[in-house]
Amino acid sequence: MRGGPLEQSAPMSGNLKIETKGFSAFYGKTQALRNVNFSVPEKKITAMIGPSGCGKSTFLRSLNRMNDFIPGFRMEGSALLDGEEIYGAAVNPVLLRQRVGMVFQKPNPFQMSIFENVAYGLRIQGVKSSSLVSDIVEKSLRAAALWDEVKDRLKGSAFALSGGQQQRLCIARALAVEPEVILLDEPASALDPISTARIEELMQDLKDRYTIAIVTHNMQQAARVSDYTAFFLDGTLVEVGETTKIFTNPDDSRTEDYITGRFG
Ligand SMILES: Nc1ncnc2c1ncn2[C@@H]1O[C@H](COP(=O)(O)OP(=O)(O)OP(=O)(O)O)[C@@H](O)[C@H]1O
Repeated sequence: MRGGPLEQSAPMSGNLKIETKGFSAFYGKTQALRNVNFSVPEKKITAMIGPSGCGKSTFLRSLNRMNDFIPGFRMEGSALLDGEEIYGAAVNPVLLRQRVGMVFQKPNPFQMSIFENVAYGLRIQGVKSSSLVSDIVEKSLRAAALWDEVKDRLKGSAFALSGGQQQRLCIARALAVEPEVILLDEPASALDPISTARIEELMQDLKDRYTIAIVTHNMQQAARVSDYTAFFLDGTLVEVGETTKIFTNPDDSRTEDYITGRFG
């Protein structure tokens, strides 16, 4: 490895929403992340790329403690949201996940109506006012660019939607609880090109209001949608910087080899 751990961090403009310092992650004896120092700038899109098994998803899932559900998972180091320890003893992971929402690779709507899928988080929060719930459901579906397609079938099953619509529904469900950060784990990899384009457009619409971090296998997608790109390899963060720089003039030869298709 070149340099000390702090050299992984690149200067990023604007406020930093999430920062990790010396962050390592383990599944039992397997170390999935090594000493990662990384910043996610506020209200920008940050993409994470790298070959299969390099730790991208582990890193993403560490940011809202989704890995807590995996037996044997443990972390070392520090991960901060607005300067506060994500893994602090006083942190309630349920509240954390409302602030840091997540959308998965495969659309995972619940077996309930379109309306109730989006209202789900509000019901859990105990929001009783039906007019408030309706307003937030509509607002969230509009923000997820799905309202016009579903407004006449809100009581219909979420499973009757297409894959791309289901994924936008999952984004609406994440938005309904007003997160500050949205983590997207290969959100378009199961979708056709038109649905993928809609998700990419949607990300551009959302970035004015939300901090977005996306894991993608698709380098063209990373280049199209993100402001910053991070390249992971073997559990380490090799390089992070402005997307245009990473794709045109990376500092590290391993980044160059990966983006030019020499491996991965
Ligand atoms: N639940 C788990 N239990 C044990 N090991 C795991 C688990 N999830 C991931 N790993 C291991 O951690 C390492 C990083 O995996 P991770 O899924 O984060 O990589 P990735 O870059 O997202 O890969 P991919 O692009 O294939 O999804 C790999 O060695 C993987 O085998």
